[in-house]
Amino acid sequence: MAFSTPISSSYLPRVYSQLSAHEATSETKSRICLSNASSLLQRTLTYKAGFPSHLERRESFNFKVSASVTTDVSTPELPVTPSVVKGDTWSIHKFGGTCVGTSERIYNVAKIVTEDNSERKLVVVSAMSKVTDMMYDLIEKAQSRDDSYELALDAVFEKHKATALDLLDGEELSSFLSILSIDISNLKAMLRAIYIAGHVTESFSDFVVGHGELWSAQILSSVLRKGGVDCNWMDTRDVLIVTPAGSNQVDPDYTESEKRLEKWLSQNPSKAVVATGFIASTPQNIPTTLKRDGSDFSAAIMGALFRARQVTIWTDVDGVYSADPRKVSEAVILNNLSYQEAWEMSYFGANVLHPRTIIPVMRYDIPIVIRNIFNLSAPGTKISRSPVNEIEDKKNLVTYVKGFATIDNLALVNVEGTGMAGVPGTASAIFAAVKDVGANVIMISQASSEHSVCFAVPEKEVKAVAKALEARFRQALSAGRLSQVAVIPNCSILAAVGQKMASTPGVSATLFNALAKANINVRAIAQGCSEYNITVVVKKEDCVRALRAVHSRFYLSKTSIAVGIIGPGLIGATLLNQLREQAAVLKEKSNTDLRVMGILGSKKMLLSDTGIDLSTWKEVHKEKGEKTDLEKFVQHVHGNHFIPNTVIVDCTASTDVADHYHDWLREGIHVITPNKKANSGPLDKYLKLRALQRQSFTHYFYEATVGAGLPIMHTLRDLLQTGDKIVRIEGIFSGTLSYIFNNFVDARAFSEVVMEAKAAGYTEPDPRDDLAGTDVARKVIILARECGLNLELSDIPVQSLVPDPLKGSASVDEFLQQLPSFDTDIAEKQQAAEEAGEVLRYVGVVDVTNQKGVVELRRYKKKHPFAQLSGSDNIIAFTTERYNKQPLIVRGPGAGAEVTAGGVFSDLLRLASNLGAPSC
Ligand SMILES: NC(=O)C1=CN([C@@H]2O[C@H](COP(=O)(O)OP(=O)(O)OC[C@H]3O[C@@H](n4cnc5c(N)ncnc54)[C@H](OP(=O)(O)O)[C@@H]3O)[C@@H](O)[C@H]2O)C=CC1
Ligand SMILES: N[C@@H](CC=O)C(=O)O
Ligand code: NA
Repeated sequence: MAFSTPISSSYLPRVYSQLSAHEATSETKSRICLSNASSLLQRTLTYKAGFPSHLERRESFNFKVSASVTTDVSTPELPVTPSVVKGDTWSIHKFGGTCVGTSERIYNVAKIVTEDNSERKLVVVSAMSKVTDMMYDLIEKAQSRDDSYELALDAVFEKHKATALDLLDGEELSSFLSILSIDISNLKAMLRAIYIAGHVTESFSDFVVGHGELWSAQILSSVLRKGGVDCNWMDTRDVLIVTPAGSNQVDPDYTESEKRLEKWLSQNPSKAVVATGFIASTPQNIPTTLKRDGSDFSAAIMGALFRARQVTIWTDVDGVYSADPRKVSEAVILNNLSYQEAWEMSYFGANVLHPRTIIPVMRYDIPIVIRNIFNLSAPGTKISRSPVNEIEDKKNLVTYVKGFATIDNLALVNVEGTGMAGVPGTASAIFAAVKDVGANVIMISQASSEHSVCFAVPEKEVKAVAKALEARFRQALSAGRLSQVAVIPNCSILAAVGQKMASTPGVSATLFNALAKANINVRAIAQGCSEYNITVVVKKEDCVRALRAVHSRFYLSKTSIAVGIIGPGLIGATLLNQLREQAAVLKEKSNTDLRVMGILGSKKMLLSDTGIDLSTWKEVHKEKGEKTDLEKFVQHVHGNHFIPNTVIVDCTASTDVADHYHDWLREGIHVITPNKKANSGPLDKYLKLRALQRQSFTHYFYEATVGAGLPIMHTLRDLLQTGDKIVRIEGIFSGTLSYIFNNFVDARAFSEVVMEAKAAGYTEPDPRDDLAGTDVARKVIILARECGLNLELSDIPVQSLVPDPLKGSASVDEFLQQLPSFDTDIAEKQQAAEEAGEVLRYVGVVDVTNQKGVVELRRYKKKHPFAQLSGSDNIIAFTTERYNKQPLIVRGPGAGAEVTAGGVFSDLLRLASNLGAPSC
């Protein structure tokens, strides 16, 4: 296994120039595609034919020979087992600043160390929290000749004195206080010198800053001794030797460090050692530091030097999460990670370890465990060579992707032109120009057509990069060999990390599928041959949603949908009840999480960041609801939370609300509705809406618009999609009118039966829509358009049952009050039919063959199927090419709260299954 550290941009031109040197001499055309996953831990170049043998090992690169070339940067060899520690079993603990931030916490650390039963223990400590910053501040103040550095130094003294007074007594206390006083007076002298010079050297600064660790190590070791542990403290500057390795990095000199360690241990034998983290010395014995995350690195180096049993990094989180928990609330702690996985995750800002921390322990297969000092019951995350996969036996894709991470504030640069294809040296020239401006290349992608190379750099560096490329390729651009150097700003990277992705077909497909379903556009893709990481570039504003979508798809296998309900009237409220009753079952049985994030009525709305409690929503909406604001509502449901998919369920009968569907679908918001207005409104709007729906991955479902919960749309779509040809659809489409004519018998008053239908919840919010035939006409139009007929509502002749004098009634109440005066008109029609042995039925017809529709009151013989209905039954007969002798008939209750809400609910489940929920 080759050791790798992140490859900085300056390596790229060297890799590419070696390749182009080969290309210039090679007979085979060698460059097809290049790609590096954004972690910079690996770069892969794929060749069409031939392999440049001179690349097998050059300078610091270690190329693997296969169908591809992998470059890793080698680290120095580690020494063989040191004699002094041979046979001893050391365990290493590292405690960061927060772990030793107060007297109480230091005491707690001592307890943890004491309770570790290992034969020998080495404890690496950071400075008490905030002390390192205080020390840097002292230097800053002295350097800028700010006299307050003296007071600031007093504060440092007081902090450590107070801690020692809390924890120590007797000889241990006086000895520490005397050392502390000497250190402080030395520091005073040094800071005075810095003050006078108005300047500080790096070694002076490192010397001053390192005191925080010296004091915390001494205090902890005294506390351990006080508790009966045989313990010494180690100033790691006496042991750990490092050499600068450029760009704020150092390389440990293991051979020299080991020699010094042997000497130190022979002079200071003890069962436990408390060592200072972060600080070290140069080969010339000048104090230095291990730079960023130095204490973790110290612990890892010590782990390697001691061939430790285990290195435990104590921190304030339960372990490594499957994604940033601030962005994905369902992120879970990973019990196990391989070194490579931890490495990749850490690159993407996961709260793991700096990659260089892993290198020393990886060599000797020493596991690192990350644990939470504030939650000892959490087992933490174990990082080792071949982790036992906790979910392996589930045999699903979860096994192969461990976690997800993101990097923001990037820009993509796309260098494009037909003149690039087959021209050796182009990549080398591009990255040489990037290197010249010191920009860091985070990800690279080139399609094998070779017409463009695209790469990501930090946003702040992109201007300089574009300028450098334009200058470098000025001639090619003006000659047209390159068509453009384009910058795509505001991008983010999303990476999926997992060691087993390599050997598993379908991982990328699942990833991209989840992104497509969340309506996320992918701008660029990179995946190295090792496949530890698949990287995609997306727009910054889509990044968190993308992260949630892929996380829930892979890791949780849960389809989470944020639901916004508009119109909590009869149907809306019934749907909310059904959701409440079914939510737990759906979560458990089909891994589907339908979370209602907002409820909006015409006057008030209720919003929640985590999901509305559906057992109390009505009271809370009424009492605590805020003023309705549709835009804010939609933004809230779609934006500010942790669920990747959004659906708006429109349970109003409003045209204004329906007019928003197009915009919502365009924004990636799914729409479900029993409201007929959009599909029966102006034809051009309808066609635009359906065209958008067909083009996008966003869903628009409206089963309950015809026949309420009856599977009418579903049946029709199945017939059409399987290639059947619809000849005619006819039936009783109105639950209200069906109920009325089924019950308008035995000399009952027509108006009385209308009131019953309204009370039963069958009518439209305005029952005149039912009686006037408008509701049926809308259903006829919806079905006709579904069959491909381009009809407007006004194309349908409709026989209204609203008496002419009432057509201008001001309100529903006024209309209902006046209706009884017209009971005799309709009673006469009913009587005439009765006398002929017939019944009245209000029917709708879609005549596909002749491209027209009609809505009217007809008479049917009592034996006719339409005469056999009861309650609010709808009956719809599809005559098709396949069903031409006997029509396909769907019959059942076609109105009412429960069945309609049930139809809407089934659309929600259809959406969930389209978004990846398992079928039941
Ligand atoms: N009843 C049935 O059997 C069937 C009904 N449908 C359809 O279901 C839909 C709902 O019907 P139903 O529940 O009976 O009607 P309701 O009148 O009981 O409920 C309508 C709801 O919509 C709200 N609302 C109206 N306009 C707006 C607006 N502009 N913005 C926000 N909210 C608004 C109302 O709020 P507020 O109360 O504050 O005014 C009310 O909560 C209709 O489209 C109907 O055609 C479909 C099939 C069957
Ligand atoms: N008012 C409608 C309700 C369903 O669309 C009806 O009566 O059918
Ligand atoms: Na239906």
